[in-house]
Amino acid sequence: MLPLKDYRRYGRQMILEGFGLPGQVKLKEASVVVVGAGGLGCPALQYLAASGIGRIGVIDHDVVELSNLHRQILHTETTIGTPKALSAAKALSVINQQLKVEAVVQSLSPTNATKLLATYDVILDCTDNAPTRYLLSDVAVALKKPLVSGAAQRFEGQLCIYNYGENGPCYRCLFPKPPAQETVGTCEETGILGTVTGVIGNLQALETIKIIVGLKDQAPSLLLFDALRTPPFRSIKLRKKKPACAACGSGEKTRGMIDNTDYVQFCGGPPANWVERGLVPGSAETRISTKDLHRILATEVLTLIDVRPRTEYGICHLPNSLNIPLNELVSNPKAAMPEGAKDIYILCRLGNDSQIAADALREVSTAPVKDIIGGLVSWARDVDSSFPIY
Ligand SMILES: Nc1ncnc2c1ncn2[C@@H]1O[C@H](COP(=O)(O)OP(=O)(O)OP(=O)(O)O)[C@@H](O)[C@H]1O
Repeated sequence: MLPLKDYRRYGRQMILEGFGLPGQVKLKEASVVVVGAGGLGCPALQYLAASGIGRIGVIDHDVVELSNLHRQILHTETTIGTPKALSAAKALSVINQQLKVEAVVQSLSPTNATKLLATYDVILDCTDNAPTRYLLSDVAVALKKPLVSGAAQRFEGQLCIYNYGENGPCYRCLFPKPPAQETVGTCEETGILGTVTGVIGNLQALETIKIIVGLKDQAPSLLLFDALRTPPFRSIKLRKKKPACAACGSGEKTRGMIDNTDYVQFCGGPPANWVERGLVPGSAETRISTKDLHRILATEVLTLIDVRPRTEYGICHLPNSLNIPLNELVSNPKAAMPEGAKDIYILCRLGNDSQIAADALREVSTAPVKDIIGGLVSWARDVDSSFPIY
């Protein structure tokens, strides 16, 4: 049934009750696809490859960056600048030469998703944005495949298996409407402890293996992880799928829904870092670039407020800037107003929070308030490349 050396290689898991030779053969014959070769995708892929799964697809459009390496453990200093799908595929074939790896350097979209995912048995959502989560869920429903979904931010993570078994709910059953834009953020904005993505990505691999081998029960649940709590895990029982769900309640119509949905718009419009990407031009009266700020700082006295959290300000900040974290400023803008401020300039990391802060201060300030486009990341890119923003 298996080559002799596989008995030695996988023997420690094959002797497990309920696993056995049939379990290992099922893994060998199985195929899984991991969308996102980032913080969650890397540990998930690493364990899946080692477990003896026969075929693994890796889909990611992005390239490896230095700031990925603390958590995206398949990538290395030598693969910086390489597409993540290729970097991951190379690392996986070193882990297991028997594995068939298929790397796709593309962004998953409504036009390519069904085709790219159709030939795999299990789909893993290791991405970091709401539009892709809804898209993956809808495609999993249309293709009738289980979706092992992970999420992680700061010290916390979540794990849920959608569309599994007879009546398992899909992502839309739980979240018919996307969360408000301002309540979600990427790891780039909120921070992430590398080992937290390790925990969740590893659990995604574990649940995938259980599904393939036939060890997974059918009771739907949502696992919540908070590294700073004791105990760190909590599990919430979920209801079965909703008959009124727009995706899994609509049977064969889900395919049509994928073609006709603008997932980005459904999730509230442009991506969170839209200012950075220059998608929304600012008005010259209320917003200035970092280059202009640099020029003004050389000749004028102004009030520069940095609204990042204290920890981030403590890592690096511009000289003479005041730190008033966004939540403090927004909860009481009057109290936050520096005395005698004439011209107020607001700065944050990427240029999003500074706009919220500037709006709040304008309500109480007689002095002009401007926010700085692109924040300190733009400062490091366009003004001072030695500024240590990460
Ligand atoms: N639609 C998509 N198609 C393919 N890959 C996607 C899609 N959406 C997100 N991803 C990938 O999912 C991965 C998520 O990884 P992670 O959450 O660690 O964030 P990151 O983008 O690598 O890092 P950071 O937020 O720090 O810049 C990324 O590599 C990203 O390119």
